[in-house]
Amino acid sequence: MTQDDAVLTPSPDRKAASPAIAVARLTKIYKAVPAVDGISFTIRRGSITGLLGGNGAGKTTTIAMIMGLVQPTSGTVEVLGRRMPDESAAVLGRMNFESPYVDMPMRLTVRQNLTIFGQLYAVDHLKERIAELASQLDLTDFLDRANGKLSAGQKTRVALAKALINDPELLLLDEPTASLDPDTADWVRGHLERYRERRGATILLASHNMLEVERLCDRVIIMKRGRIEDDDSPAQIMARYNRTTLEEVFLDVARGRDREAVE
Ligand SMILES: Nc1ncnc2c1ncn2[C@@H]1O[C@H](COP(=O)(O)OP(=O)(O)OP(=O)(O)O)[C@@H](O)[C@H]1O
Repeated sequence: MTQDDAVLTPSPDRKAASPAIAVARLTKIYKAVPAVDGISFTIRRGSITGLLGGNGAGKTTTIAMIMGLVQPTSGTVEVLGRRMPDESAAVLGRMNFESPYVDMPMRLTVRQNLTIFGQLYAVDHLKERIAELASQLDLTDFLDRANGKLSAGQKTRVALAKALINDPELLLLDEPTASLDPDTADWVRGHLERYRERRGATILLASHNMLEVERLCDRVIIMKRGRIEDDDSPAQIMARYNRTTLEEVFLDVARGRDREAVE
């Protein structure tokens, strides 16, 4: 190999050093309306980032493009050093996704659902993995109940178990604690923090719960009408808007009060 080849060919080490997610000038246009409008950001491995924004801001579309489920109109997405969606086969097994709004088959039991997803990810020792997750997420009592007969909160915990089945390096979460009571939601947040610490995992979460974002996230990306309105640590963003909570910042952004106006 010549010196030039060595520079041009990404080595496994260079892939390992790449960010968890790199998005450049990413755009998705639905019938002439931009859902995502030229956004760029990189997310470092091992971080927890919150994706905020009002209804229709473009969060879910962004996550879907990161997953390789939606083809961008233009721009690029790289996940763990691989271009999405073209190279998704190389990384899908190392990532996972949870949204309480995506239902699993209702007639199958929780155990059957987790078994199917575990098999899709070729999880080793799947029975033991399901038992471990059931114990961690308090699912043991209803493992053999049909998914359709669970409460909303129980379904959310099952969805989280599904998202963790392959011990993912990258976890994409769309409102992970929606419909959970405050106690269970708090417990799930603790579980996610411990998971990140233990696994060194990267988490990107879309959330409307500002306290959740303040607690979990070291960085916040605020979207509005498909664009990035702000991108920084929660503390820096609150300082910039002269606010003491992210809730107040969110309202400022949603109601069009910019930083200067609130200073
Ligand atoms: N498949 C689709 N076809 C047409 N328009 C779409 C489609 N998916 C999303 N959109 C539009 O794109 C915009 C962004 O939607 P998206 O679901 O990404 O927003 P969001 O920030 O996740 O909102 P929410 O907080 O309500 O979930 C919205 O105007 C939405 O109506």
